[in-house]
Amino acid sequence: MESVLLINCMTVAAVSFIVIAYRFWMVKKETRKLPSGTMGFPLIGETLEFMFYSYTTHPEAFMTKRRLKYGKVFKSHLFGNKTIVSTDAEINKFIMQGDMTVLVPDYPKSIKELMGESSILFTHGSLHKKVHGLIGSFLKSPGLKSQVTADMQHYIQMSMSCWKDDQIIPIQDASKEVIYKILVKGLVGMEAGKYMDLLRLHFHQFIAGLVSLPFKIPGSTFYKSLQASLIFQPLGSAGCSSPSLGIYAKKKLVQLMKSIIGERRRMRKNEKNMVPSPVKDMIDAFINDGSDELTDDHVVSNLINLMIPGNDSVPALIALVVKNLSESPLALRQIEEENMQLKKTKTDVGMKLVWRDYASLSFTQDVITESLRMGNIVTSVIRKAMTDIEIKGHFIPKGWSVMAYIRTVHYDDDFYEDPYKFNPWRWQNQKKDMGRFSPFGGGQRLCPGVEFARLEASIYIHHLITSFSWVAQEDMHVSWPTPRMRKGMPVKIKRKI
Ligand code: HEM
Repeated sequence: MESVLLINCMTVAAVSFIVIAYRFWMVKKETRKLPSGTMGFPLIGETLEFMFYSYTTHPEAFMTKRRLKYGKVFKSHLFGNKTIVSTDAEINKFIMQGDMTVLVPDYPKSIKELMGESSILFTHGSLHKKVHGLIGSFLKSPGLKSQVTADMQHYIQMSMSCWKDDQIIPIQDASKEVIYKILVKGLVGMEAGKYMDLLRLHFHQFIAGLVSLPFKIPGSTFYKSLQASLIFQPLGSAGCSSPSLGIYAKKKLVQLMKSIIGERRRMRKNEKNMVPSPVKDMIDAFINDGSDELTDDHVVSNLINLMIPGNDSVPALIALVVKNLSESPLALRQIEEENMQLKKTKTDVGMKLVWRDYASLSFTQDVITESLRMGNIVTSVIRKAMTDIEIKGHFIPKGWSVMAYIRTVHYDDDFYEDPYKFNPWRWQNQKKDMGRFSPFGGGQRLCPGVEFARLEASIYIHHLITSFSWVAQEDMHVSWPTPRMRKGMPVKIKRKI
């Protein structure tokens, strides 16, 4: 009896020792060179405070508070993940350019669940390289730029021809109408019509849910978005016993996309010994790849994924430009002169503007660049450390998230004099260093839509500025749930004679 008791005591003591030693070692390991910071409340960490600031006009205040206390790199707990936050230009550059097998994309679970594993955001290695390359070359192709320029001019004229003097126009929403049509045509070759409208209806909830917290509470934004996203799965696997009419309609849309893809594949097969027809849209670009690596499901999923950044980001940029110009009469006058000059030399003598004309508007481009710096349509990029790493003396344990917070760098007075002042002239003959200026990210995941987005914004701004003067109504820029002007950037317009 005594020996049993002794063995028990010894076992308990040994296990306790191992547990204590292990915990001590773990704590020691994790705190070895971990940046300072606080992890907030259990489970939710500092997420609520982060979100609170994201609803304000100064979301970077969350970072500023900690940066002052702990330095440019600190630890936190955000969206369910232990996170190292960097507001340091050099470290951000390293995170964006670093080894893609060590630092892989990491988004809140809610986003992963909604977008699906086959999204370009979650693919790595050779498949990512292929998809990124195909998207990038198509979006940069002169053929697409010419098509976008011609179509945008047409749609903008249609839209603006209805505007009446003294009418209040929410520029963000008005431009979204145009951008959406351009995008869907560019991606799937679909002209405006009921399917386009139907797809749009569901996107509203879908996008709102992308950045919401992963609470699957019926009625919550995330839950509704998840319901909407079920249509992106192959038919029959949605796992929804009584899909709503909307979900059913969206399934039809995916079906339609698949039938377009099928038709294109058949066409390409028939063209085997003929000169292939030119690439018309993103579907063509994907299926012309010639390999079997990209299945129809891959193509559909990536097309829909492309609609998400394509749909919201450019209207947000246009609205930011309008806001900034409204607050800077000098810049407004200069951009007006530049665009009027172009109009006079080309349109007024019956010549059509081509995409290179818009790219040649140097002050307009500087206004867009400065609006990107201040607006920060994407505030951060997030990666996950696949192994223990050290960056500039900061230890990042395996499994932790790493957030490169871009916005704070864009407002860093070490790099930008008077950073809260809209000053497009600062970009004249100025080289754009990737760590200090990265509204489109960088490295292998650099936004493939960078030129496309700038072109669309330039075209819209040209037509707005050369046809109308305006008085801006009060509005504010917010970053949550999507970056946008809260009221859609309303302006009271007057047609120029
Ligand atoms: C003002 C407009 C835009 C901004 C500020 C922007 C910003 C960004 C940023 C910062 C990233 C990098 C994310 C990361 O590193 O994890 C990114 C990626 C991406 N963007 Fe954009 N974007 C814009 C417009 C567009 C447009 C118009 C499209 C397509 C039509 C697009 C398609 C993509 C895609 C597919 C990726 C993922 C790239 C990858 O993971 O390899 N973006 N964007």
